[in-house]
Amino acid sequence: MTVPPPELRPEIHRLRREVCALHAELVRWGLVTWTSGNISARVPGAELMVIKPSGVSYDELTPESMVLTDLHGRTVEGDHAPSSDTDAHGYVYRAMPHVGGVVHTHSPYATAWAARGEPIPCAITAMADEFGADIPVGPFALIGGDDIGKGVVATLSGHRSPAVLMRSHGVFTIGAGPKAAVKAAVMCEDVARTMHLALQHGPVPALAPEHVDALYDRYQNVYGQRPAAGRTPESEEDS
Ligand SMILES: O=C(CO)[C@@H](O)[C@H](O)COP(=O)(O)O
Repeated sequence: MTVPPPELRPEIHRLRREVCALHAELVRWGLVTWTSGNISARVPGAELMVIKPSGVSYDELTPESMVLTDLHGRTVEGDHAPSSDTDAHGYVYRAMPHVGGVVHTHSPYATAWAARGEPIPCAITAMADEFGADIPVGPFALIGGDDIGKGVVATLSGHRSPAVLMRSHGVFTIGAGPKAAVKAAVMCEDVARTMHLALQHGPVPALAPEHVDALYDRYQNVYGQRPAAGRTPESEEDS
């Protein structure tokens, strides 16, 4: 078992609070039903992650109930069994060093696209901004081992989209940190709903590739508040 070094204690404590609090965002944005989604965060500088306990109601989650595991899903600290998707999250962290947060939901519109096995076409500016492409479909995989993680990594490697629709299952998103992965999950459901509504009335034209590129570049590099004097890149990275 990996014993976290004492110098990581403050960061683990902070991540327990952050991951716990972010689960309320899944509820707030209507992305989960009962206990059907989970969030994790990598512990920077260690082969560890903080993840939700399995099957515990969102309103009963506490920072202390978050589970610290290694990146193979083995519990390091915690009184609860970790999420059913722990192996999948760990596989993503092992394969994608730039990822610091992973989210899984069964948000209804996006999961309807996953049930059809159909990518969400990039046809609105909000999609180009956040995803820079169609939101892709990943393979079906049984819940438990790391097959879901393999599907997430295979689909998102080299892809701009931080979201994948795992076939017949639901959404997995990645981010530099857990807040960015939650944002991608919120935006994924939003564009899934909009595209669903648009398609009720006939075909929807895709955006031109050059427009997708321009929109993605602006949103990723210009939009919002940029680091400035007195604000460090670290304070910006998870927004
Ligand atoms: O997709 C599934 C099961 O269908 C899981 O992701 C659960 O919906 C959430 O599991 P826990 O994180 O509570 O174990």
